[in-house]
Amino acid sequence: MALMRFLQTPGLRGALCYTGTRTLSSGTLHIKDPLNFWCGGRVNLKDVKTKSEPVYEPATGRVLCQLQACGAADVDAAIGSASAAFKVWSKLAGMERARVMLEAARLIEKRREEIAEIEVVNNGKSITEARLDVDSARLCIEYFAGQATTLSGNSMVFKPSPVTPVTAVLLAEIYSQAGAPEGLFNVVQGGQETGSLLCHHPSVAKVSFTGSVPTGKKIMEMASRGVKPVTLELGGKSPLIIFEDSDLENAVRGALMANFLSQGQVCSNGTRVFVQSSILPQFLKEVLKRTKAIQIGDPLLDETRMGALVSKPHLDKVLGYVKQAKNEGARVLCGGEPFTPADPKLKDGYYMTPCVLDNCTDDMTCVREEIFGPVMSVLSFDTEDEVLRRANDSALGLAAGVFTKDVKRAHRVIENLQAGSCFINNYNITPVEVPFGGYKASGIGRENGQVTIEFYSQLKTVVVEMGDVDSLF
Ligand SMILES: NC(=O)C1=CN([C@@H]2O[C@H](COP(=O)(O)OP(=O)(O)OC[C@H]3O[C@@H](n4cnc5c(N)ncnc54)[C@H](O)[C@@H]3O)[C@@H](O)[C@H]2O)C=CC1
Repeated sequence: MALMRFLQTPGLRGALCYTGTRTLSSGTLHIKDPLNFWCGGRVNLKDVKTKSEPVYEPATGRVLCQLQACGAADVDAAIGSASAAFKVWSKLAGMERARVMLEAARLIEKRREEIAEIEVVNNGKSITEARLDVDSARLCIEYFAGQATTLSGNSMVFKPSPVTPVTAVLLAEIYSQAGAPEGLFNVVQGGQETGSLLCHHPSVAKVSFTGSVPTGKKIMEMASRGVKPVTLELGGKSPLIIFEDSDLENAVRGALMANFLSQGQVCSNGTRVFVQSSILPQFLKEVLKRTKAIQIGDPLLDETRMGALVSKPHLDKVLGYVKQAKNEGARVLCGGEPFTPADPKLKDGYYMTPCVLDNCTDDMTCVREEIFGPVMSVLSFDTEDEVLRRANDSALGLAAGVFTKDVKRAHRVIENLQAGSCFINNYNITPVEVPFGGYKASGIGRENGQVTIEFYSQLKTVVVEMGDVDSLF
């Protein structure tokens, strides 16, 4: 099930006025507990053959813990634990399952600040956004708890990214405390080898993957060998179209929300911003003013709006994209440089200034490829037909947005955009009730909303004869 899908507007308002007590500060957390979880508890790997890899705190560049990848025996144990739990969980009455889920949601709410802080330490995003992520997780569990009486149950083995392994284990603990059967939600850590062990395992009935398109293709190939269904939530290069009749203030706000949340590391971001040429100068002026004012720094501080990128290699990759954009003729209007916050403990963190690129053309690398960083590419257009053609000229189709006051045009444009999640006069609004997922190479299947259940269930047809068999023979 989709565990965390971002952004509820009411949540945003709630998070902005938080007044609780901070328990952590950047540079202080050390993770010692094991990060694998099956059979109802954290597991220390016994038969360790692989070298451990450091996990970093993006805000400071400091090592947070060492990560040991699960091998075949560990993956086997975790899947065995899930198989045992399935037998118990799927036999529980819907109301009993709903009760466990609602208790898990309550525990998440109770530990909101602690979970959000640990997520910030591991991920680098601002605490304001992390609180919203925790709220999203809670809302998702509450929503599906409401549906539990009409559903059968699955158990799950989850492998987080090796860059951000920490908070998934908290969720596993919470399910356990909430009364879930041992093994309902298990966590195995590791990179591509552990991932491929999961995909190939004969007891895994369904593979759900969130990540990049190239990895998604490999996952699909591996799953195909076992004829397993896949859900793929992959990358995007989504268009955001701003017409001259739009409310400029809201269009500018939308463009910033579409590009700079989570340091630009959001799959659905509208990174190709098409602006009608008549309003381009005004639009750029406003966007620049606000982008330059974004407060970058310690992600655990409430006033910070942009934290650190998730890893040093990723920061270098994003900065490389900006350099390439310049070489290909784009103009850097602001940002795109490494940034060192004033606080000395943050000097080795992975920060950069948010970047706005102008003079972009459709063939440039920054316009064609997903950057997954705080880089907005602005393109100018003249007519509706032209912008539709250009917006759809992409192998990806995750999301799309349009700003206009003309409601007919808004619907006409959205109808013709090849994207799974579309927004009119806003962007990146994804409540749990609404399905989320991509067209084209952006993925297969949907997360959230009732329809998701179909992607995680088998249909069984049972024919019962109450009379005699009508035989031709
Ligand atoms: N559509 C959606 O809902 C979302 C999509 N994404 C996409 O995710 C990407 C960024 O995430 P990354 O973690 O950098 O992606 P990634 O594709 O590099 O890695 C994702 C996961 O796949 C695992 N993996 C890598 N190679 C594998 C292999 N050969 N076999 C099995 N597992 C393997 C990694 O360990 C990691 O856990 C972006 O493209 C972004 O758009 C991110 C968030 C949401």
